[in-house]
Amino acid sequence: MLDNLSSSLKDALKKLAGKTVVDRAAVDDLVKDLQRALISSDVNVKLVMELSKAIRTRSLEEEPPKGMNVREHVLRIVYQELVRLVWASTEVKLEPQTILMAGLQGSGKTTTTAKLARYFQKKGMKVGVICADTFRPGAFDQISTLCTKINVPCFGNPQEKDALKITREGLAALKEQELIIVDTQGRHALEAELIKEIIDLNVLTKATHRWLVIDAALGQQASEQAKRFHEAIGIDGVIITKMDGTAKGGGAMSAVAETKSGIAFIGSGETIEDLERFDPDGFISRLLGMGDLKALVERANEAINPEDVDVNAMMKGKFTLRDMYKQLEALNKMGPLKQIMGMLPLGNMQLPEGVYDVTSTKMVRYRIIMDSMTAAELDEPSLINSSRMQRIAHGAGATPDEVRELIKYYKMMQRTLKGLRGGQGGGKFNMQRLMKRFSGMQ
Ligand SMILES: Nc1nc2c(ncn2[C@@H]2O[C@H](COP(=O)(O)OP(=O)(O)OP(=O)(O)O)[C@@H](O)[C@H]2O)c(=O)[nH]1
Repeated sequence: MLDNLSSSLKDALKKLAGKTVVDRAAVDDLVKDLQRALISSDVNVKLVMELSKAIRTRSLEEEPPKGMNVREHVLRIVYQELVRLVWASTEVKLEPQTILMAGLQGSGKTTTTAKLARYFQKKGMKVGVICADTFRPGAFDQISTLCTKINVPCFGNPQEKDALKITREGLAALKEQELIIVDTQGRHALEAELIKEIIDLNVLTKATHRWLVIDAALGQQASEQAKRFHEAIGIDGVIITKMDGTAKGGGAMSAVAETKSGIAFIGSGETIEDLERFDPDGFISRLLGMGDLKALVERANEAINPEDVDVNAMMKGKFTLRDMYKQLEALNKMGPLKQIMGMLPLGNMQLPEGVYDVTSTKMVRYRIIMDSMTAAELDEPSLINSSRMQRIAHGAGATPDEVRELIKYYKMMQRTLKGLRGGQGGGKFNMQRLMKRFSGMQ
């Protein structure tokens, strides 16, 4: 699958290895390689352009998370953007529902219907299947044989040509079942009649989900199919079949983007058990031919733990030296302070230059000095008069000037926060959102 993608991406990433800053030329090269690989893997051109724009902008504008080199930074962005593309909220709930299956003939729709029945049955649900495929001779036999094997009731009538009639009767016959899956007719192409029928079936069944079954081997036509079905009934999930084969899968990715849905399941073989819930991490890692991507992303997230920052304390006015240290520590993990402050809605408010001046070496010094303070001093820094300052400096092996500097910094931060609280900057300050944005995981 997407073989080209994996090898050309690796080559492109090699160009970034050893670099200390993300340079435009290297990112452009990478994006070009990526575009070529995606397009030759049948991913829709428009989609490729959107994807590459996002990767280019983020790679150049976002600061690499602490401890992550340039190559990892860019790779993480490529990964996140690809995951974002295929992984929308295709939640699969174990509650009463009706699922309408859409897809062209040969996509694997009938087989997948049975696989889904099995999947939900194994989860403890009472499942029933309706065969509304009145077009393909043998469709009913095929699905009812599969259903018999797993002991799932299957309603259909090979003599009846009216799919709506069958479905209406089926819904009544299977009313004891909690979950009903309706297999619809496929045909070879998107005919107006097929579309009309599925619209009517959607209305009749009041389907909870409308899942589109797409063969992993399908190329550029996947986009078109997805678009038509989506316009007709609003596809809210895609199932890619035959992922066990050698297919590229790029077409299916385009289908997902077209329906703005996500991949719900993956078919990975011919037996009824061969259906897997889609795992975006595994999928993209396989797609790119690199195994450690999830770990990479997790590493970045670990560095940024919103819990570390007590937004409430910060905004409510209680801001002690301890709080300051915690904030600094958390912010420092996120990248240069200046950049973070630049993202705050400060409006025209000028921040003192010194706010940005806390390096990690200084933080270590601050920590040592703070360790020499009493609990009362940490909570109430205004207690620190000059004799206390002498004592603290002595205990920390620092000069009184260093202690003074720390207190000065604390006061400056406190004033800055008061300014923020006063709303001088306008707009809402949301640290969590800011952090999320910074970690690129919106
Ligand atoms: N290897 C493999 N084969 C699959 C998978 N899913 C379906 N198939 C095979 O694909 C072929 C077509 O599947 P069907 O379910 O009959 O096709 P369909 O889309 O329902 O066709 P219509 O009922 O005419 O719409 C069958 O031979 C299936 O066994 C899969 O995940 N892996």
